[in-house]
Amino acid sequence: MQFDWSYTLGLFWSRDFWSASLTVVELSLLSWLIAIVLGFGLALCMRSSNMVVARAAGLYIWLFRSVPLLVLLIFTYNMPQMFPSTSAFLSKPFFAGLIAMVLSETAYIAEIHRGGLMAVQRGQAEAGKALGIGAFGIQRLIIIPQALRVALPALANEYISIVKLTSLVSVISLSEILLVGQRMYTQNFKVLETMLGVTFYYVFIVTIFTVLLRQLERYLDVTRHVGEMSAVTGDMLDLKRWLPAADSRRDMPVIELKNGRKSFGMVDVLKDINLCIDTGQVVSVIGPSGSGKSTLIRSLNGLEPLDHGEVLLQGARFLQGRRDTHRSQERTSRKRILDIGMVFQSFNLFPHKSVLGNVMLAPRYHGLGSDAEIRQLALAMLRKVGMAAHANKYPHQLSGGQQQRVAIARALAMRPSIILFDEPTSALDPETVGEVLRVIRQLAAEGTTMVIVTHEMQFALDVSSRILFMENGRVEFDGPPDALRQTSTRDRRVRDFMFGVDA
Ligand SMILES: Nc1ncnc2c1ncn2[C@@H]1O[C@H](COP(=O)(O)OP(=O)(O)OP(=O)(O)O)[C@@H](O)[C@H]1O
Repeated sequence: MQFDWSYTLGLFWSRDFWSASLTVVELSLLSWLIAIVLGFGLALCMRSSNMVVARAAGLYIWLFRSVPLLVLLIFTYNMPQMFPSTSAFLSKPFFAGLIAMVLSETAYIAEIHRGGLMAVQRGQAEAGKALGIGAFGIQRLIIIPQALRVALPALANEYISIVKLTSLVSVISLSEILLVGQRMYTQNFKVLETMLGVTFYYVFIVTIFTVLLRQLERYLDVTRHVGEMSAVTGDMLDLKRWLPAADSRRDMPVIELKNGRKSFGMVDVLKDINLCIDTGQVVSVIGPSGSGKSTLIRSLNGLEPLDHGEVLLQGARFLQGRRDTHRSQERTSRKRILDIGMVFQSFNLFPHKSVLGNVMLAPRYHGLGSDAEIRQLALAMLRKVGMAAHANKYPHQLSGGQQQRVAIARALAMRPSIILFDEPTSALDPETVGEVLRVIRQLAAEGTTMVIVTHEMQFALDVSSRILFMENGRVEFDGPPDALRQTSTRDRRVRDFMFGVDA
């Protein structure tokens, strides 16, 4: 029997095939999009600290990845036999197919999302928290855009699989491409010719969507965005409107830690620490590695919850030790974190946002002004750290020192009463350390209240009004730099540390 080319070519104009192709696109797109949304929820459940929620999500994924789609389709389509009330919906092949596909794909896509979420660094959520952004806002503005970007190639691949899986829906009599082909060749026996037509329609759909999804990937890939140096224009902003409340409250300490205690397992990292920082003070925290410096500074804004003790901000209780209070009490004070800026060792800039976007994110979230005002504020802060010309660039286009300067501008944009620096130069190349220290020096000269955990001994001695020397979770020295110099001649531990660091 001769291969009938003219019949095959005629199939490309077949109304039935084009209509079936539309069904395939609708079914696959709907299944994919619904499974992306549900799968994301499932992935978040998998990462939940609530064991019941995490286990339930794990069980779902295990079950629906184990059951073949064909079985699930037959099950769903015949469900009205067991539950007649579902017949209005499930007796329609399209909806039965959609539900079966969504149930199955949600399990696969949840695992793709979990990979995406794992790829987002922990510091991203911490940076959001330090900017006073709520849990939902952190997911929406920071985590989800990054996780989706990581997951997109795998999600696109999954879409292609779904297109092909729709052929299984023929088993419940949905007129998709394969079923249309089967109906034709059972009448005319032109099996190969018809299957070639069927192949064409699948290849056509897959090709179109491969191209579209590639375009989307390119569009979302910030590493392809080349932000130009910008000539920064705009009116100079009157920053007075954004000045922190602290300026009018010089009479009381900006922040106080009372009887702060914290353990990690059996190790006591903070041992009954008391600390009181006044407006305008620059306090450097020094000490050997593992002495508790970072834990101390992170406990001041609640990134590391205290076990016991309390933190007062502008004289009012801000945080209480976990073991001294109920969680609900802690939550009420979250918004006040806005009064505390934080700069991290690893910058924690948001990679999916431009430099300007990084600085504008928190003021915008907190509704500090109109978009134009916030833009001016952000540019003013970038100008302050010498980064305004880089406003349109993305973090991956900047050196470490430049990224840290943007991180400082981001903290400044919330006009906090105090800024915490957690080893701001430790992750930098030696040649870029100086540019960051210069900015901190300038802030100190302007009277900004700061606490700086640092290993830069000379810088700490030069810039600080007070130095804390920590060892084994205790503050062993608290005084001005000159007093520390004198102590180092008497106290062997301080001398060893200072010489060790300098060496
Ligand atoms: N999340 C954590 N889980 C368990 N142990 C931790 C955690 N964070 C810190 N530690 C431990 O607490 C102790 C103090 O750590 P911390 O980072 O505060 O010290 P540090 O003085 O800042 O040290 P470095 O100068 O090396 O950064 C260390 O023994 C550290 O291993």
